[in-house]
Amino acid sequence: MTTVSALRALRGLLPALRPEWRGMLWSYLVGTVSALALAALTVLTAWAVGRAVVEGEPPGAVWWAAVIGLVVLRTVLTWQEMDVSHALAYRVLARLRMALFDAYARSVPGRRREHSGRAATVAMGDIEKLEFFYAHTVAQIGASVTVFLAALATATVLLPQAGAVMLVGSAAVAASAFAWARTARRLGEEEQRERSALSARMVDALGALREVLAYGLAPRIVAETDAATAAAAATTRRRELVAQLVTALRELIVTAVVIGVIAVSASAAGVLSGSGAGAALSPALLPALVALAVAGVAATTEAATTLSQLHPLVAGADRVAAGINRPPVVSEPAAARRLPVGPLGLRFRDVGFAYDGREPVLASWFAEIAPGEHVGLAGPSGAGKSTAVALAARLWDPASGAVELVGGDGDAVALSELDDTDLRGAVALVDQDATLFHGTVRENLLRGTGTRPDADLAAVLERVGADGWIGLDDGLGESGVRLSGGQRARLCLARALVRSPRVLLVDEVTASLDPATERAISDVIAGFDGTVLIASHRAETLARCDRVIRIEGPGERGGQAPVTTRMDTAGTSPPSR
Ligand SMILES: Nc1ncnc2c1ncn2[C@@H]1O[C@H](COP(=O)(O)OP(=O)(O)OP(=O)(O)O)[C@@H](O)[C@H]1O
Repeated sequence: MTTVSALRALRGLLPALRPEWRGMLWSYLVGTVSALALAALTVLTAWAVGRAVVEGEPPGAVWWAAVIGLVVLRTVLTWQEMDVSHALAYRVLARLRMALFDAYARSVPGRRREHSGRAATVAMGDIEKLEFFYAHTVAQIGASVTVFLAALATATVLLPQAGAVMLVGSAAVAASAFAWARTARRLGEEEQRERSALSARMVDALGALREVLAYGLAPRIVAETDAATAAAAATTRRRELVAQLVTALRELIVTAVVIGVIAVSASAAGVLSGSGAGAALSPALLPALVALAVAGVAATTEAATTLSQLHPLVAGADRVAAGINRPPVVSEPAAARRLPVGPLGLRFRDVGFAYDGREPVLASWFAEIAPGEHVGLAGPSGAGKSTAVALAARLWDPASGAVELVGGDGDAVALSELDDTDLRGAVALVDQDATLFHGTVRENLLRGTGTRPDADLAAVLERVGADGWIGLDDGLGESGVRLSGGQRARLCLARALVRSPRVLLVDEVTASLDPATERAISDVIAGFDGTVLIASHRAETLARCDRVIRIEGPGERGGQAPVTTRMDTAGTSPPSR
């Protein structure tokens, strides 16, 4: 992979970081001025030495003032540089994390619960490496390039031939850095493979120690391990040797540049030709010119080495860019409509839906839940109950038809026409998995609701029967792992109720609960003063509803595209809540 393609991959993330352009520019400016100050100090010192030796003149007050000024500037900027780049790193990290989270939240994998903890860990690791790149490395490369150009321009003004020597030297240094990078990568990978194989062999042998001893394999394993160690050490030596050769080559090039600058200066002054004509450069300036050339070549070395080491970042940048650019499955309306006031009903109007590339789950499906009605959703496994609930929570949009919220006066608004905040304020979902967040009970209850007095939160805990075993300040551990399924379900229900929704969607939350907990949870749902749609297999849960809508299972559809007509919604149970 070339450096160009590496840069292209890294450039792909810039749109997500556009709001940070001022910080990046500032970080570049601070780094560049600091690097230029250092180069200027070196050149000024060399100039003063040249002048003192050749012309016998010590540096004057202006020189001292300039040097002291540069030292102070450099000190301040070094301290600033740390501050600026750390603050930028923090913001870059946050931006990339948020962009990735946002993309996942709006795209298919998040809604399918497809992203595993492992994928999330890889993505977060990638983002941390990229954070360093954007916050530190970009500015460093920019500063090196600027120092090189400034040194080249100054050297060319002083003596064009010296500028040419510096240009050739820099090109040679950059070429050697790129050539070495490929070899280094290959040897590094080889070394890594050999060391991993060695570790795996040791772990295997230790894991099977009884067999190793019983079969008398110990001497063989020691011999094999010795051979593998020697092979890994030989690769390490080869890599170190190449590194030393490259360093030696770089020093040789720098020496050649120094000699070249002296030679062209002497030639310009006519020393080499013996003509003594055209003293183009005062000998007092020679040390300054040499210092300039060395500073320029050093800056090239730094930039080329960093650029040639970008490859490990590229795969990460590609992964993060692919994550950030996932297409959303729901989009915000251009002009959002307002929600009807008062109690809300729910209508699935001729809804068609299929998970991508699969058989339709719902086709022209109609169901209506009146404001304040409690309706159960029944049907065999795979019929589409969870899908219907997910559509009502707008985790997906239907492919055809619409899911609507209907006001008491019949005024209907499709979920896709609503502002997301309005929708989330009106409709709450208690999901099958009953997932809680890391943090305290209070933090979980307040997710997405702003602030509420503790007394209100405590009242909701009491309502779901959780007040006896948990308090608002208690921590839940990661995803509420310290709780039983029933306890998690109660807290998830409490979290939904705290939002005071007008429509409560419940997906199979009682599925794996004991009868007593199921009853307790069903009691709370039955007492909810609003519209309820609850998907469940449990007869007792469904019996508490005003009405039950049944969705046919795939086996009941006779291989046809599943169509549920208005008639299907008529199957009811007597209200018993
Ligand atoms: N994220 C998804 N991606 C692809 N197919 C899915 C997805 N979720 C569900 N399905 C498929 O859609 C169909 C309906 O699934 P759904 O979960 O809605 O049924 P259900 O009635 O709730 O089933 P259960 O009672 O077992 O929870 C099934 O065939 C299922 O395999």
